[in-house]
Amino acid sequence: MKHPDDENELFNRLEAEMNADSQGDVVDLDKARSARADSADAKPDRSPDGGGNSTPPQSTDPDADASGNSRPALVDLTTPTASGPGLLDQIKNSKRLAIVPPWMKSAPEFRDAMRWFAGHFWHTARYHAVRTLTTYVPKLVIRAPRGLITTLSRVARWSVDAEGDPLRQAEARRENSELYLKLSRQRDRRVRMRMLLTLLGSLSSLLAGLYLVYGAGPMTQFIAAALAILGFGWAGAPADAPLSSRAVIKPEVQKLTGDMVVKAMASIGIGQIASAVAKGGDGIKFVAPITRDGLGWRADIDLPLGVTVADVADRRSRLASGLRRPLGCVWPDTDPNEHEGRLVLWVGDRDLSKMGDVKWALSDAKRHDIFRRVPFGVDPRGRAQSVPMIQHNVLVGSLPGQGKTSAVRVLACGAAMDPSVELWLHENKGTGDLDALECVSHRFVSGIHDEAVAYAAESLALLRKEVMRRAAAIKKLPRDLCPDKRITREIADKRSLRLWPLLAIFDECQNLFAHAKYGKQAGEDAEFIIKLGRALGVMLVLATQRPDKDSLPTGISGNVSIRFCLKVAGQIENDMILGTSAYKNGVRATAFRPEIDAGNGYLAGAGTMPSVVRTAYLNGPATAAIAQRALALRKAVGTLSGHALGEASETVAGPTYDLLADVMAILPASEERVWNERIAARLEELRPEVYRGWKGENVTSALKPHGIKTQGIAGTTDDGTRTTRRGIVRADVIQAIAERDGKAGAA
Ligand SMILES: Nc1ncnc2c1ncn2[C@@H]1O[C@H](COP(=O)(O)OP(=O)(O)OP(=O)(O)O)[C@@H](O)[C@H]1O
Repeated sequence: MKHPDDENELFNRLEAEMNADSQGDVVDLDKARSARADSADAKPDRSPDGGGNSTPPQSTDPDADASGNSRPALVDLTTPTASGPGLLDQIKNSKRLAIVPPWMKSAPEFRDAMRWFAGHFWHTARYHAVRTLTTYVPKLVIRAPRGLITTLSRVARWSVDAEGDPLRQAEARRENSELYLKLSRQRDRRVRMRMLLTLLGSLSSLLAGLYLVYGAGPMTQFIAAALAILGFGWAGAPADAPLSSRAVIKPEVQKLTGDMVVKAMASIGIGQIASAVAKGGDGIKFVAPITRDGLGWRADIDLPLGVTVADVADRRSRLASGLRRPLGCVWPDTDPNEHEGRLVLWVGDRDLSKMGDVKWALSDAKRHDIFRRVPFGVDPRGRAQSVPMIQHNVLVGSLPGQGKTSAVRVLACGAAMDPSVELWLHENKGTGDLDALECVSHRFVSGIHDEAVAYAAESLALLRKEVMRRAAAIKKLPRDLCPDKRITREIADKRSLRLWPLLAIFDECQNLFAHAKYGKQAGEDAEFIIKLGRALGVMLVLATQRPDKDSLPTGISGNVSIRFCLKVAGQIENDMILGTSAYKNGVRATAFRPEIDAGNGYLAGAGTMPSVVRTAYLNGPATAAIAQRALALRKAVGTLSGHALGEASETVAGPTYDLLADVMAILPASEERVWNERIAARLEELRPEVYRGWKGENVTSALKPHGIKTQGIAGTTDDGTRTTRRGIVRADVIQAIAERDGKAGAA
């Protein structure tokens, strides 16, 4: 295995220089350079000694000399030149390792480590405390007689210098009489002294024993007896049966070695590596020793020429198999400061999905400043990951049940902890996942029904207006107060300007953007807000379980700045969330496993490179506790507003219409049963500003909430063909109107 080191490189350089000095027929560098320049220009070499009359320079490119004969063009010089960084430059450019480990410099990571230590020792203390009386003391009592015998026999052996016996015997066998006599004399001296000490010791023990039996008080007797029993019990412990068992058992994690990595890399199906290993080489080059990094091992590797990190990421499961580790432990990554072929392979001690619930860094915080990054989760190496919110929009996507709402909840709680942030929450799934935060929301809706979707669409229309108001307001601000024409903490805190941060969340936004009636306009509004709202303190967080072009307009997916993609099914969904070419570049959320990897996703835009993050998890009670803290904060500074104060929401002025009344208007009494496609066409004619683009299925879904079911209806097409299509019965519309009006009257 070849590991680079500076000495080797220096040695190679010196050796090359010495070789150059010893060669009489070196290439003239100036000529060589001009030859190379000529060759690079692809012009014929006009110099009579273009190639030199000595050692022909080695080249792979053919070129023509003056005589027109083909000869290799000069590309590589046989001697080292002054080009390339010198040794000093290399030393200057070398990476300095952190003096203080990063976890000690980061307050949350340091706190985490200390908390772990305290927890570990507290657990150990309790474990042994419970066993002291139930296990350890009985064991010592049982072992005490054996300990007494062992102690007496040890004293006896010591008194007669039994340990020197084998040596004396050996010398006697070798007939080394001189040494034997020396050892015997030494033994005699020792035995005399030890016998005397043993006698004195025995006498003192006897006196102490008599005193304890006849003269000492009961407490002293008890303590002495306890100490004797425990002491002899300790001495009587068999070597293979320790008194106590371990309070914690460390999982044995195999150390990652270079050989393991080479073998694994050779097995993933990359031709260059496999063939190099087959020929006895390594195929890959380690650029630094494999080291411990967080709770795992890190190997920095140069891949063969032409192989990229994406090629390896593509084969992550094979690599995990090659390393004999669970998939969730193996994380091939790029090094943002290096070339495309530099692989940082991190192999964790345990599967990321087995990390359990990650505690949110702000769980116990009193408040947060939205102008600082919101803690979001941890990466596989256990490093804290956060998301900048101000000047950003966030898109979250995944298959159902992979942790979108949980991720959104973390961001919503981060914003709620800053009392200056106005929260507009829309959860169009109707499961109440964000209900805990309703008490601090300026606008709030939870539901999948048309009214809830209409409310969310209305929010976007209002936000659009708000963005325009803010743009005008910020334009008027004095230059010294707002030099960059964007919201700052200082501006946000001037409440009279009404330019505080505004976070609008749209969970399950596919139900809004794909809505037959509100979807198109909502998509346009969202795109407008994403493009212009960033600098004006308006942030959108959109979460979808259906990332396709109908449910997520490309104007939105193309313009968001932060993307979080949990498990998705395929490349198209992956790139819709993480951006074009993400899949090609090895950023593949398809690799996450359904359910097992819930909460794990690729986070792009929050750092220099997309990285895997396991989000912090806030369950219902934890979210409620944070919401109550956020409520108290808002009450204290007087920023509670809108829905949270029970105020009726403002509405966007626009055309009002009544769908059922419109349907009745276009259905003559003579038509008892009508196809939905015909209703759609007539509605469009009646009110194009509302019904433009409607198809039969739009009519189906719009009438469904009113209890009007579609059914197969026989009819005749415009060209006279008899057929059956989906349609409604006029009487059902009359009944729906009657029921609605009856309810309204009752109320
Ligand atoms: N960060 C996490 N850590 C641990 N478990 C998580 C995490 N995020 C999600 N989960 C688990 O996944 C489950 C589903 O999460 P969540 O409701 O957020 O998914 P979703 O993608 O929003 O689902 P849907 O699309 O159906 O709304 C949670 O109940 C929880 O058990």
